[in-house]
Formats: sequence, C-alpha cells, structure tokens
Amino acid sequence: MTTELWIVVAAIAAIILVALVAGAVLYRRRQISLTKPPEVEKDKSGGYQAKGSFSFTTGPSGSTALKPPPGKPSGPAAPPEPPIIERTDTEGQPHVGDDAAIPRDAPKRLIRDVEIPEAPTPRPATEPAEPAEAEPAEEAPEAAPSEQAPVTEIEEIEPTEGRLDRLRGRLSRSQNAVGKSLLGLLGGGDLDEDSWEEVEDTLLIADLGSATTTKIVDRLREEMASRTIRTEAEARGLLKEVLVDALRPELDRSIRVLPHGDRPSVTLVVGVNGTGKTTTTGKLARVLVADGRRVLLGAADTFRAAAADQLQTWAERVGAEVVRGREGADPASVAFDAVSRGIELGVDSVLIDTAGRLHTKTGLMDELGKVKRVVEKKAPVDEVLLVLDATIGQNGLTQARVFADVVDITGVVLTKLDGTAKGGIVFQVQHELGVPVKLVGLGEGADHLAPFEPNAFVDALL
Ligand SMILES: Nc1nc2c(ncn2[C@@H]2O[C@H](COP(=O)(O)OP(=O)(O)OP(=O)(O)O)[C@@H](O)[C@H]2O)c(=O)[nH]1
Repeated sequence: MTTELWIVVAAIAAIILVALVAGAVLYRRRQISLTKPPEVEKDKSGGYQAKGSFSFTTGPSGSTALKPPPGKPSGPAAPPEPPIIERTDTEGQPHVGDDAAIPRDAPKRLIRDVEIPEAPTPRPATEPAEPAEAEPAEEAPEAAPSEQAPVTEIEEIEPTEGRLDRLRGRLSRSQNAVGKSLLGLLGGGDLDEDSWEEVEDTLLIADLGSATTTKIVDRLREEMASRTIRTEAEARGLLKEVLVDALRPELDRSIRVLPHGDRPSVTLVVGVNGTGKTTTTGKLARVLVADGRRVLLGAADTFRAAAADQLQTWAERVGAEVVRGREGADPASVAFDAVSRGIELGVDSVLIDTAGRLHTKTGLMDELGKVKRVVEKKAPVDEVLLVLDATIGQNGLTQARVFADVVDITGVVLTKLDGTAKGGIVFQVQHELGVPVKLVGLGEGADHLAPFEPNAFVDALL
C-alpha cells in the first residue's frame, strides 16, 4: 500500500517536473524572439552603408561600359577598401540640417508604414551590376513603382548649338516690355530729367538694382551727349552696347564639366527650395549625354524623397547613372559615394543635386559646406552652380551672397526666365559677386536650358 502511494507521488512529481521544464523552454523561446531587435539594429547600419554606393542602374550603356577601378585587380577576395561610405554622422548626435522644415511634398507616414530594413547586402568590390539589382527592394519602400520597372527608353536629344536662338521666343514677355519702354524713351533724342528718371525707374523695376542702374544710366547719359541719337534704331544700338557691357561679356562662362583624364569632373548644384535644381541637373545631363559624355547623377537631396525619384527619372531618360541615398541619409555621404562611383565607372561627369535649403538657416548652410568638404576628400569640385529663380527678384541677390560665402559658387543658373521674370537679377549677381551667369532655364521642357550669352540675352530684351 505504502509502496503504491510512493509510486503515485513519484509519478506526479515527475509530471510536474516535465511540465516545469517544458514551460521554461517555451518561456525562453519567447524571450529569444523578443530580443531580436539587436539584429534589426545591425541591419540598419548595414543597409545604410550599402545604400549610397549602388545606383539604381538604368542606362544600358552604363552597365555594359563598366571599367574596373583604375589600378585595381579584379580578385573577388579583396576586401572593399573603396570608401565604405564615409559616414560623418556616426556620433548619433543631432547635427546640421536637423532644423529643416518638413519638405513641401513629404508624405505623412504612420509608424506601421515604416519598414524595417532587410538583412544587409554585402558590399561587393568588383561586380557592381548584381547588387544594383538587389538595391531597389531596400530603398524607400513607399517610392514610386517605377523603381521596379525602370524606364529604359532613351530619348533623342536635340543638338545644343544655337539653342538660345531657338529659345528666344520663350523669354518672358515682361522683358520685352522693359526693352520697349527703354527704346521708346531713348529713341526720342535729347532726354529731360523726367525722362531720365523714367529710364532709371524702368531699370529698377526690371530688377537691375540701384548700383547697376546708376552705372547704366550714367553711361547712357555720357554716350547720348557725345552721339546723336535720333531714331529708335540708333537708340537700340546704343542701348545694346551699354547693356551688353554691363553684362560683363569678358567673364568666363564655360561650364567645367569635362573629365580630367583619370577622373570625372564634379559639379555641385545648389540653391534654395524649388528654384529648379533637380530640373537643371537633369537638363544639363541631357546636354552632356547629347555631346557623347558619360554622366552620373548623385541624388544628394535626401531630404525630399521625390527629388531623388525625379532625378532618377531624368537619368533613365538620358541613360545616365544615378546614385541615391536613403531618405534622410547624410547628403555628404551620398555625394561622396556618387563621386566614388563615378570614378569607379570611369564616367566623364558627376553632377550632384543637393537639397533645397534656405539661405537663412545656418544649420542647412553648414551642411552644404560639409557636402562640399566631404566630396573634396575624393575629388576636387570643378563647378558649383547656384540655381536662382529669376522670378524672385532682389531676394536672388541675397541668396547668392550667402551661398557664395559657404561654397564658393563658380556659376549661376538663372531659371524660369520664361515666366514673369524680369531677368535684371543677371546684372546684379554678376556685378556684385563677379560670378558669371552660365546657364538659363527657359521652361519646364527637357531641352529648355541654354547657355547664357550676353549678346543674345540683350537682343531678346530689346
Ligand atoms: N517655367 C519654368 N519652370 C521651371 C524651370 N526650371 C524648373 N522649373 C520648374 O520649377 C519647379 C521646381 O523645380 P525642381 O527642379 O523640382 O526644383 P528644386 O530646386 O530641385 O526643388 P527642391 O528639391 O524642393 O529644392 C518644377 O515644377 C520645375 O518644372 C524653368 O526654367 N522654367
């Protein structure tokens, strides 16, 4: 009897023990699944690092014409000592740019929409084509479907010669009005003080600014006193001469985008929001490709996701390479990667589109300075193009001054001259900063970009 009781007690104890062990195992398993986040963290940095170096390769010419990096054997084992993304924000502290306003078209995302990155793709050193395909899945999950099915149809591009002549009709009508009223005033011969005041007002209204206006009026007065101007044709001749001189035709307006033999040229495109930086970068790429150049576009506008998509579309249309970063990535790192990639691929020109930034936000301006400095660790920046919206008038000059201080602009692109712009800002920017206007945007069309030529510009004005 007692023995039986002991057996029953032992059996119950054994069952309880088994249940306890099983419970503990299950509990541990649950715990393991809960403690996965560290791996997710690892993915984050890995995904970020791999991101910048691979473009969404689109152009067939780009992938077939891959050149091995200069002086590098193509052994697969070599660890990728090419710049594994020079991360400049590893400290995890708030940094410049954090005070930025929300981009104008930023989609609102709920927390459940934010996708955790996949496992990191190892960064290959020698065959870039393969991972480039794997990248899109990781990049901006909410982005346009075009990423899945890249547009590969490459467009025919009109030759660039004589483009300003063809685009002349697109210069805004308001500019013609300025020319007309000036001709009307000067064509009458001797001018009284009221008429000179009117000339002055007309120039001021056309955004020439007071310094340039005074200079032009003084010169006109001088010339009118020493010549006989009786007809509108004579007035036109004089006015053209004076205005062209004021546009400083001696300035070097060549765009430094040709390669250096062993490395591509590097161009930074900067400016405030919405001036037309991305559009201009795309248009410039078209011009270069039309001239038989290989181009890589760097989408360092990581602030506005749509800007990178927009640039990618431009790249697809012309068959250029593109390097873009994850939304919110460090723009300096993306720009650095774009240049590294351009060197690896042996392209002729790397054009880097930067995020629009208000010149009044010092944090954003510091960030831009950083972009340039970081890029220069890889290759010198040949051209810094400041894109100015011609319709904003005087504010353009203020912007130009600040940008010139931060990144040493080498040229200005004046966009939207087809709109309500008066164009007088050309005179001011050049007069004040000594930086030439090199290109003008004359519309939203892909080929609506032209070199700036003082003669043709004044002709259009008059
Ligand atoms: N009419 C006209 N519109 C232009 C010209 N250049 C650009 N645009 C338009 O201006 C708008 C803004 O151009 P974007 O290229 O997106 O400007 P962005 O400077 O890159 O903008 P952010 O990335 O927000 O800083 C677009 O609708 C362009 O089509 C131009 O020369 N003429």
